Amino acid sequence: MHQTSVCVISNPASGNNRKWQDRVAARLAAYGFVTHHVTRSPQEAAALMPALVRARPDVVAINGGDGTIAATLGMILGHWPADALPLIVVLPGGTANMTAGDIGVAATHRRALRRFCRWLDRGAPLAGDIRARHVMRVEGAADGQVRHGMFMGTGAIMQATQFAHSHVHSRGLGGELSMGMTLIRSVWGLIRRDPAFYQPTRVRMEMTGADDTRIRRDEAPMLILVASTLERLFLGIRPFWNRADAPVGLTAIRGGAAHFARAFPSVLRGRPNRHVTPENGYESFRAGRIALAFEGEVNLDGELFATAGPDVPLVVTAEGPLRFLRPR
Ligand SMILES: Nc1ncnc2c1ncn2[C@@H]1O[C@H](COP(=O)(O)OP(=O)(O)OP(=O)(O)O)[C@@H](O)[C@H]1O
Repeated sequence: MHQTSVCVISNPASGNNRKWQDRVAARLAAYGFVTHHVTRSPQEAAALMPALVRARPDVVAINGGDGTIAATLGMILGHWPADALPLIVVLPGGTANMTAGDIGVAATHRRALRRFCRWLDRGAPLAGDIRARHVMRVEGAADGQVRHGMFMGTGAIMQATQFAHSHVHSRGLGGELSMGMTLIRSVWGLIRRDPAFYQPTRVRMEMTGADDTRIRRDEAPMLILVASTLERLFLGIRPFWNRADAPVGLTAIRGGAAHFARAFPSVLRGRPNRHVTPENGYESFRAGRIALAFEGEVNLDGELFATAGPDVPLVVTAEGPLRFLRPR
């Protein structure tokens, strides 16, 4: 029987890993078919790729936060032949761990490691719950860097991020609980139009949707913009209700959107009620390419960066898909 080969890439600086790194390394060292690479920077991970491609492991497990997972997936897509991509396993080694909530082994690091080791004990079978997801490639940032991500947000997402950094993560809270607390506080601020949370940004949008359809929206004040290749964000939130056949979901809520308090809960569930209409300021799209022209900041899987201004759109395209294994 073919012995599955598994490569684990750990970012020791990601939230949960800072506590567990030694224990993880000791556990993984017990398996002869597992190679464990601890990368201290994206550059170290990138330098590892050529040798990894040559070794052709069946599975690459990424043990890190959302930023590490997306960056490493981008490297894998950039180095591996498209027809021989490895299966991916995601371990929630970070702080927020939104990606792991959708396609990872488990929501908590401890449970994920236990399940992962049980799967290794069984010889790492390649069958099971496998989910395909694309990875977003994001170009057009002020610093000229190309980035990869699975969740991107702007508008009120930036005010929510600031709140999370100063009031939630600073208290040592992470995971779905921290995102839930941030969400509740932000929605309260948005309902009351508290300027600390309610700051629409003017955005122009152009997309290529399913069957190459072109979608355009003139510059308008946007309250919330979220784009993702994940299906579920956290706590069961799935704010994408367009079912067209294209890899990236984009939901846009305009500044001044009507009946916000009654509409928003149904937006979060991805089951729009009668208030959630384009006329009222709520739209959900699916696209293969999205260009967003605006001046401001973006949160991509927890990393913040500035756009290059209203004349240079931020361009999101999709790479992949990759297949994610969730051992039971
Ligand atoms: N393969 C890698 N190895 C080491 N560092 C990496 C790798 N990929 C990305 N990074 C760096 O890791 C940082 C992001 O950390 P990460 O998102 O994993 O942790 P976190 O902030 O604790 O978690 P979360 O995003 O879940 O809240 C960024 O500075 C990024 O440049």
